[in-house]
Amino acid sequence: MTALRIEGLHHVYPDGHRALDGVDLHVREGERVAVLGPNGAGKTTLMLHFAGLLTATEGTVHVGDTPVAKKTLPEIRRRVGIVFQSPDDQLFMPTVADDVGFGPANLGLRGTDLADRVAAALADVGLTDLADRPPHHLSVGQQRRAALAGVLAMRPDIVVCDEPSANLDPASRRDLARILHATAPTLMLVTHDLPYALQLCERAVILDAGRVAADGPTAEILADTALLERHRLELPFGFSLATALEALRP
Ligand SMILES: Nc1ncnc2c1ncn2[C@@H]1O[C@H](COP(=O)(O)OP(=O)(O)OP(=O)(O)O)[C@@H](O)[C@H]1O
Repeated sequence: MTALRIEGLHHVYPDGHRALDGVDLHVREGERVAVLGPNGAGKTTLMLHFAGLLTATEGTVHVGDTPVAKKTLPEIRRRVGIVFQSPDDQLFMPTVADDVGFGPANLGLRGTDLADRVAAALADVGLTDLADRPPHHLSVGQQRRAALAGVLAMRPDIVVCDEPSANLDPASRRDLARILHATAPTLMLVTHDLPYALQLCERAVILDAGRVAADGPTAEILADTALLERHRLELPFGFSLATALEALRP
């Protein structure tokens, strides 16, 4: 079953800048796909289209069988949850529990239904004990998990993460990867962190100048040094793909 189907997507910003120049992308339910590319490639613009936060200049986006359009936006925004890089874009209620419950409450959940939904999402991300804390008192890693809980509480079909590993220490990176593995039904990961893409996603897409420049198994894409160089992507100094793949083996 298709989770996400993007066909001939173009996006031109009001100032005339063409950020997407004919993107085709099909993602099956349950896939985990990393969206890689240099600065300005169009990754964020594409990600915003997944949830109907931008309107296509040309082309179509479908979530499952539902086209992203004005009248389907409430359904699309329930089905596609974005975890933004900056928690300030997402966490604004007095407590973590209020924040996680904000979306489901907007869907009409009340009472124990709402409380159960919030409790389950907090348990999924390991933040049950911090439910009553103000979000701005949490560490960056905890804030990112709180933002993910808010997305999971909507029971989305697709979780989209924008640079989820940014500013996380190694233990928090691992925790978040484990949680995303366990909870995201279909995952779209926008990142510059190539090892994280390898760890989390079996498939990777390189976007450059608003076009899909490569699409394939993450391990194969990261092994193609000429391809990476062409698109200004680099593995960290000293990173061994062979060792990383060995460590990822079940
Ligand atoms: N609101 C806007 N108005 C005009 N141009 C924009 C706007 N937002 C982004 N752009 C331009 O569109 C292009 C794609 O930007 P986008 O943020 O999607 O790239 P990106 O791949 O996410 O980059 P980064 O890795 O730096 O976050 C860039 O050239 C950018 O300058």
